[in-house]
Amino acid sequence: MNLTVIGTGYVGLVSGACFAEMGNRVTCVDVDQTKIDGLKQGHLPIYEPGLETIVERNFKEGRLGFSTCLADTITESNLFFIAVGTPPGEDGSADLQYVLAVAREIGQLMTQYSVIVDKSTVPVGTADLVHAAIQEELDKRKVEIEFDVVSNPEFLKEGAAIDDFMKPDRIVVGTESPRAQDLIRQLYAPFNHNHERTIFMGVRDAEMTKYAANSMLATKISFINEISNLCELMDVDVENVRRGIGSDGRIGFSFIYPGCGYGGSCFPKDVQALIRMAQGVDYVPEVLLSVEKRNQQQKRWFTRQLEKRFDGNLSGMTFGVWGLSFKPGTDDMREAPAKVLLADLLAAGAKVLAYDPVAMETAQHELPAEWFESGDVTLVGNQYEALQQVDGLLLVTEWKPFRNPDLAAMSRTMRKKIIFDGRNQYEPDYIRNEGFEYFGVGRLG
Ligand SMILES: NC(=O)c1ccc[n+]([C@@H]2O[C@H](COP(=O)([O-])OP(=O)(O)OC[C@H]3O[C@@H](n4cnc5c(N)ncnc54)[C@H](O)[C@@H]3O)[C@@H](O)[C@H]2O)c1
Ligand SMILES: O=c1ccn([C@@H]2O[C@H](COP(=O)(O)OP(=O)(O)O[C@H]3O[C@H](CO)[C@@H](O)[C@H](O)[C@H]3O)[C@@H](O)[C@H]2O)c(=O)[nH]1
Repeated sequence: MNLTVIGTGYVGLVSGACFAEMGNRVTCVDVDQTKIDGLKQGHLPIYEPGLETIVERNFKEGRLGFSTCLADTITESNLFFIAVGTPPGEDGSADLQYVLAVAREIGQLMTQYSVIVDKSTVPVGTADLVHAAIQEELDKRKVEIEFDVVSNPEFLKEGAAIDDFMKPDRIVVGTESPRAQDLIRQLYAPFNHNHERTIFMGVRDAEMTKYAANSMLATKISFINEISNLCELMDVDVENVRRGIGSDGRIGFSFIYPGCGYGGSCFPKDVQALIRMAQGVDYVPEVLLSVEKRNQQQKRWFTRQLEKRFDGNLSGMTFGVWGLSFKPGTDDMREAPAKVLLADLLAAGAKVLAYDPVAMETAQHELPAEWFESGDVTLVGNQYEALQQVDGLLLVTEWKPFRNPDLAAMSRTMRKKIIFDGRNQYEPDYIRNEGFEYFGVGRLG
């Protein structure tokens, strides 16, 4: 099949590459000339394990192409995937300007029956807006062309995106059109080879499914974080509680790891967007409001622990920070807890030596330049360099090389042997036996 994916970010590039890997001819379109030029020369704009190989292979074999111009692909394709960003607007609702701009462009160029698939995460009712925008452009051109707008939300996780896309738990497709359904069924057939994974439903149902899924996962995290805070106050080890409840099949072990809050480009923005959707229909989403509030507070876990340990005075201190990306396996720092931590430390007069295995370049661009110019934040070349004469280690992101560190080497360089473990990676007794003070999330102090 011939298809066009518009938006070449985490979702667009992964989807495009994986569809090409299944034998389709795919053109990935993006307005960002630098991204497209780079991709044509084999440079990926993002870090995503396994993606480079698939992109390289399919590009070489002619199944995957890149362009900044939708007009180039329009005659060959009748299947368009919209995978542009839907960032939060000022009030937290999803900003649809990029989605609707793409819809209008498709309407201006379309020449034959087409299926336009919303892969971006969009509020309930967006398919109608996309439909209207396309129709408006067709009317301006005074042409009559049939088309369908389908909702096909994406559930991939960064850091595991290829696997998630190739072996999805489910493929949600929202459409009322049998013709569009047939086309999408054919496209996804190779992903259903092992067993049927596609769930067809109404367009609005599919749009809501995406927000409900992310909000459910965010709720699990905020719930366990709430329990961890109680554990800290009540002399209970949350890690035992986690194991105790996770073994109940109805609860499960996934997404109940306590920590210093959830980040990324999805959970924070999608919970907020669902809150705005609820408010739009005069409903007060009490659970979602609390999930969001708990997470904002949880991102301050380090700050609270540091203030307690150092009697509220961090001025003149230096801390080593391990991990800047919002989770391991990605260079993405959108809504990363590390950003909140660094801002708090600097506001309190402390300095930071920071290291991340892949997000150093992102950090250089995304953190305020004055933090580096003032010398308050220094990005260093490896994890142990971040521990030279520091008053504590702050583990923010659980990258694998941080999991079993060289404690002897750390002992030699740290001014104060204290570990604040924001992801509960270490066994408190083991760390303490090695002569360190240890603080974990919801762990016995
Ligand atoms: N990142 C994830 O893990 C993930 C997973 C599932 C769903 N989603 C959703 O998918 C959507 C995309 O997310 P992302 O993280 O891939 O975004 P991203 O910011 O990484 O990429 C979006 C891309 O769209 C391009 N773009 C913007 N306007 C354009 C236009 N008019 N024409 C062509 N290209 C245009 C941008 O230049 C950018 O490269 C969002 O709605 C997001 O919520 C993201
Ligand atoms: O038990 C857990 C699990 C995750 N997290 C945090 O939650 C955030 C999000 O993690 P994860 O869900 O693994 O990454 P994302 O790439 O943001 O993926 C989520 O958001 C995507 C975008 O919508 C969806 O497609 C995915 O299904 C959904 O998992 C990260 O900060 C994690 O550290 C926890 O604190 N505890």
